[in-house]
Amino acid sequence: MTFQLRENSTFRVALIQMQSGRRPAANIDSAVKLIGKAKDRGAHYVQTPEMTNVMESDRERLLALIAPEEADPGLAALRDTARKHRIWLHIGSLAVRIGPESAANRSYLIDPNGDIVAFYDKIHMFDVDLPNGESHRESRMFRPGDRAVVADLPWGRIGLSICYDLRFPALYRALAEAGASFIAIPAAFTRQTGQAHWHVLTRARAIENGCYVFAAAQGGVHESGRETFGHSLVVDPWGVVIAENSTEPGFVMAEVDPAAVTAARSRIPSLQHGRRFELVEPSTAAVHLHALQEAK
Ligand SMILES: O=C(O)CNC(=O)[C@H](CS)NC(=O)CCC(=O)C(=O)O
Repeated sequence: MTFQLRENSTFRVALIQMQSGRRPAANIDSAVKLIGKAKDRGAHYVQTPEMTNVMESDRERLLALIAPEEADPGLAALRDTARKHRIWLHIGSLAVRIGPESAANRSYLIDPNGDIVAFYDKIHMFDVDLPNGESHRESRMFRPGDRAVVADLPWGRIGLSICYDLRFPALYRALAEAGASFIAIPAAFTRQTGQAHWHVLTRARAIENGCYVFAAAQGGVHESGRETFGHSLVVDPWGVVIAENSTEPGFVMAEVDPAAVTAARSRIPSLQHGRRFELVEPSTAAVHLHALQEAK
């Protein structure tokens, strides 16, 4: 079956906020219930957060809990859910096994038939030591991706990313240049860094690319002991936050108008004004300065 392009019609986006624990079956069950509620409220596109299926920071325990995608019961249940509700379902990410000793942090875009139309492996790994003593070594858990991905929704193109990717603006510029009107940033930001940076960075990505940002988040204190920031957000292409959750599980909805993308980009055509420079390194600068000195 094909889907007619309805580039000019508005649609309803729902962001599912979760507090995923260590048991994949329970997490998927919570996600499926919230997706059903969002559907009842008229959602057409539903996004779940990063690590929808499990939040576990011990590598061995994580590997023991997850399956290859073709055998993952969570992925199968979510595909059924998309088909049952006839919605576009964007699984912000699942931990999936991609080898005997390796896993990917992978998001999936699923169409209303339950078919996977795109997947994306998180590119930038969150390997940090924060001032509060919290430290993360995501690269020990997951093999990073190296492909930026865009996919087509009936209402326009969407660019895929996950969480810490948010801090790498060149990725979003590439997605916008590839025709994205919408950018997905499902996340599990830490409480500390989220408080400091989450709103600024999501709004900046929306403004500088003239895109909607859809960012479903993990929030609250998880079974693993981790604490995440929550505040799932929809940001419009002018940088206005048009839907926002608190720190608790649930969902938020927003009406999204693709025409707002065109309007923002015609007001400020910065996408067309980019890359007009060459870099002047100190050695080159010295040559110019020398010429100036001689001239006086
Ligand atoms: O490990 C898991 O269980 C799930 N994955 C995550 O929570 C990921 C990697 S640790 N979190 C982030 O990327 C947070 C980024 C962030 O907080 C920032 O950029 O400030």
